[in-house]
Amino acid sequence: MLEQIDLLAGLNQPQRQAVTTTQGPVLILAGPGSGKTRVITHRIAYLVQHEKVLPGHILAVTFTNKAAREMRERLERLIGISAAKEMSIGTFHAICARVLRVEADYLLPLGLNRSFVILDTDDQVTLVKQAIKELNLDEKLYRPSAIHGMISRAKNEMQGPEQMAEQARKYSEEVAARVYKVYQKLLRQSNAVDFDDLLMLTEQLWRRNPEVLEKYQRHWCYLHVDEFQDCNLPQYKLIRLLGLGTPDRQKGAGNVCVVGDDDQMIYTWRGASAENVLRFERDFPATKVILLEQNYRSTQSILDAAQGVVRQNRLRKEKRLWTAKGAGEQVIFYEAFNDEMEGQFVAHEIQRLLARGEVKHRSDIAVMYRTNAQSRALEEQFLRANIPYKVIGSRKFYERKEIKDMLAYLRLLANPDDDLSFERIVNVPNRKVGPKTLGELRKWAGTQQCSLFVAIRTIDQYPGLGAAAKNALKGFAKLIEDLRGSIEDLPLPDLLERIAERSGYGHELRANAEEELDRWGNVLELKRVAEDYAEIETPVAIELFLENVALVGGADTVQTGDNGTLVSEENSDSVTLITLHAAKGLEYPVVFIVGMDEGSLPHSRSLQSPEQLEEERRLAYVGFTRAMSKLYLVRAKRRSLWGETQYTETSRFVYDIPEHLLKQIGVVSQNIGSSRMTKARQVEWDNEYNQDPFDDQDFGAAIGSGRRATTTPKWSSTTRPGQFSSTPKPVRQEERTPKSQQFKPGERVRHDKFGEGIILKSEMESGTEFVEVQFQGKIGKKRLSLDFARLQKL
Ligand SMILES: Nc1ncnc2c1ncn2[C@@H]1O[C@H](COP(=O)(O)OP(=O)(O)OP(=O)(O)O)[C@@H](O)[C@H]1O
Ligand SMILES: [Mg+2]
Repeated sequence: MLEQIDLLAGLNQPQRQAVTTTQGPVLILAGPGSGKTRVITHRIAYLVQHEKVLPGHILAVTFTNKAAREMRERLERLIGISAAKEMSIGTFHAICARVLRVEADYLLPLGLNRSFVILDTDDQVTLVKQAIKELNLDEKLYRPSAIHGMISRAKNEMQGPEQMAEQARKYSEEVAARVYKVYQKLLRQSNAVDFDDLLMLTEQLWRRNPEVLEKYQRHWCYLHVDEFQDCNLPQYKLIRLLGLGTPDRQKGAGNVCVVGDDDQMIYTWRGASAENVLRFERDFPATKVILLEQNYRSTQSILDAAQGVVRQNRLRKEKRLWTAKGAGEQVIFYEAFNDEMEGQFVAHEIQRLLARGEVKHRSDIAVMYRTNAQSRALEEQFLRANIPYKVIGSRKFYERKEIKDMLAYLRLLANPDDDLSFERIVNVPNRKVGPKTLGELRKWAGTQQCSLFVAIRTIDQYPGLGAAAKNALKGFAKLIEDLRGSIEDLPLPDLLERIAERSGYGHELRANAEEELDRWGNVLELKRVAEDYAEIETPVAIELFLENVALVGGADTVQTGDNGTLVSEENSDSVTLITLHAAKGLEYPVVFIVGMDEGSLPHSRSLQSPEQLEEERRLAYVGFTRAMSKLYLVRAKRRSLWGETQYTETSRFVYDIPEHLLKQIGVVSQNIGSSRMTKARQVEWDNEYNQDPFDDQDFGAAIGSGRRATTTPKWSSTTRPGQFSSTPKPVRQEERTPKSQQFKPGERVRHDKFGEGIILKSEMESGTEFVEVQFQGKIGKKRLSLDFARLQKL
C-alpha cells in the first residue's frame, strides 16, 4: 500500500489554493519557477487522493512528450504507478491522434480510415512539392518550404483552402491557397494527415458531433493544460470545447485548469497568441485567477538579470516575482575569440566546476543555444575533453542525416570504391534508383568483382536492368566523375558547396520547412568546419577533414533513439545540449547560453520585425530562467553565420542586464588602429578563477597570450561587456618588432606537447603570427600564437 504523501505540505498559500480549487475554471498566471507545473501535478494527485476522482477522468496536456513523461513519473511517485497509468497525459497532438483513431468512423467521409499515417515535416514538404508540380507552378518561384509554412499558418488559424483564398491579400497567398487545396487532396489520397490536421480534425469532430463531444466531456472531466501561453487557436478551441464541461453544467463552468506565463510565449510562429488569456476569461466567466509570486528555482541575481531583459518588451503585463534564495552569484559573461573557442571555454569550465566539486553531476549542467547547428562546435570540444553529453530534441551533429549524406559524397569522391557511401547517397536526393535497381547493380558488381561505382561503367552489358534504371545509374556516375574533376580546382569548402548544388541536395534541403531542424543550416555549419582546411591542397584537405570528423563523430558516439536522444546515455550522467525552445519548462543548477551575439540571439531573421524581436527577448528570458544557481552567457566575437565568417556584436540582451549583476571574465577585446576588427588579445582570470584548467597554457596560448601577460589591465566587475572595443587598452608595454611569417598551410610541424600536426592556416595579427594546426588524434585542431608556442618544422 502506498504511503500517503501530504500533497499540500510543500506548497505556499496561493499554490494550495490552486490545488484545492478543484471545481470550475482556474487560470494560473505566473512567472518562471513559481511552481505552475508542480501545482498541476499536485492538483492531479490531490483530485485522486482527496476527492476520490477516478484517475481515468483526468487529462493533462503538456507541451512536449518529455514533459509528459516527467509529469507521469512525478505522479507515479505521488499516488502510485497503477493510478498514474490510467490518466491521460500527453501533448495536444498525441491526445488528438488517440481520439481520431478511436473515432475513425467519423473520418471515413473525409477519405481517412483508422490506420491513417501522420506525416513528418519532411514528408509534408515533399507533398507540397508534388502539389506545386501538379499545378504546373515553378518550384523556384514558389519555394515548397515557404508555401508549406503559409499552409501551416492558415491551418493554425483554422482556415481551409477556400477561406485562405478569400483572405489572401497577396498573389503569393492566393497561390499558396491553391497549393493548399491540392496538398489536402494528396494527403487524403494517401490516407495521411499532417500535425496541424490532428488538431483541426479533432476540433471539427467535436464541434460537429455533440454526442461525441459529450462523451469526451464526461470522460475527461478534469482538464489541465501546462504552458497555456503557447497554445494556438485550434488548441485553444479544443480546450474550450472540452472545458465547457458536461451539458448539465452551467456554461463556461467546466473543471479546466490552465497555467501559463505570457512572458514565456515563444511559439507565435506556430500560432500562439497573447489573446488566449483574454479569450479564456471571456469564455469562462467563472474563472478563478490565481497569481503565484514566489520563485523557488533561481537566485535573485538570475531573476533580476532575466527581468532586465524581458522588461524591455512593450506588450506585457508586469508580474511580481521574488525568491527566498538570496542574491547568489553574478551572471558570468565570457567573450571567446571564435565559436570553436566558445565551445572550448564551455568544456573547460564544465571540467573546472566538476573538478572543484561546485557541481556534483554532469546532468546538473545544460548548454543552450538558439539553433541546432550551434551544437556542432560544442560537441567537438566535449568529445575532445571526454565530457559525456546528450543532445535533446535533435541528433548529435555528425549523426544528422544531412551531415552523414554530405560526408558520404565526400568519401565517395575521395574513394569511389567506398560502397557504403555509394549506397547511402546514390538516391539522395531521389534519382529513381530504388532498392531493386541497387540490388541488380550489386549482383553485377559481384560478377565483375568490382565496386558498385566501377560496375556502372559496364552496366550496359548487364541484361538484368532496364534502360531507365541504367540511365539513372549512369547519371549518378557522371555527377560523381564531374565532381571528382573539380577536386583539384576547388578549395574544400567550395567543393562541399558544389556537391550540394550539383547534386540537387542543397535545393532539397532548403525546401525543408521545419524551423527547429534547420537542415540546410547544418550543412552550412559543416562548410564552416571545412573553411579551416581551405588553404590546404584539396585532396589532403579531404583526408584531414574526414579524419577529424571520424574523430569527433565516430567511435564513441552512441546509438540514438527515435526521438533523437541517446538511448544508452539517457540514464548516464551527461551534460545536456538543448535549444532554447526545447528547454522551456526545464531547470538546471548550471546553465550556459552560448551565442549571445547579435544575429544568433536575437536571431538574424528577427531583426527586422519588432514583434519577432520581442519573441527573441522572451526566448532569452526562458533561457535565463532555466538556471537555478549559476548562469553563464557566452559569445564568440568571430562567428560564421550562414557559412561566412563575420565579426559579431554583443547581443543587445546582455546590455539589458543591470550592470551590477554581470561579471565579465576572459578575453579583452580591442580596436586595433583604424581597423574595425575586434580582436582577442589577452586572457586574464579573476583570482577565484586562478585554479583554472588552462594551466597547461593550451588555452591561453591558443588565444594569444595567456596568464603570463601580466600587464593585462584588470577590469572591475562593473565594466560593461563590449566596452573594450571602444576603449583600446595597451597590450604590451614593449614595442613589437614586426616579424615575418614562418609557416605555410600544409607544412608538417611538431609541438613539444601536442605532437605532430599539419599547419592549416597562418596569419599575422599586429606583428604576431598565429597558426592553426591540426594535431594527430584526440588533440585535434588548435590555434596557437607563435609568440608562445614553439613549433618545429618537420
Ligand atoms: N512550494 C514550493 N516549495 C519548494 N519548492 C517548490 C515549491 N513550488 C515549486 N517548487 C520547485 O520550484 C521549481 C520550479 O517549479 P516549476 O517547474 O513547477 O515552476 P514553473 O512555474 O512551472 O516554471 P516554468 O514557467 O519555467 O515552467 C521546481 O523545482 C519545483 O519543485
Ligand atoms: Mg512549468
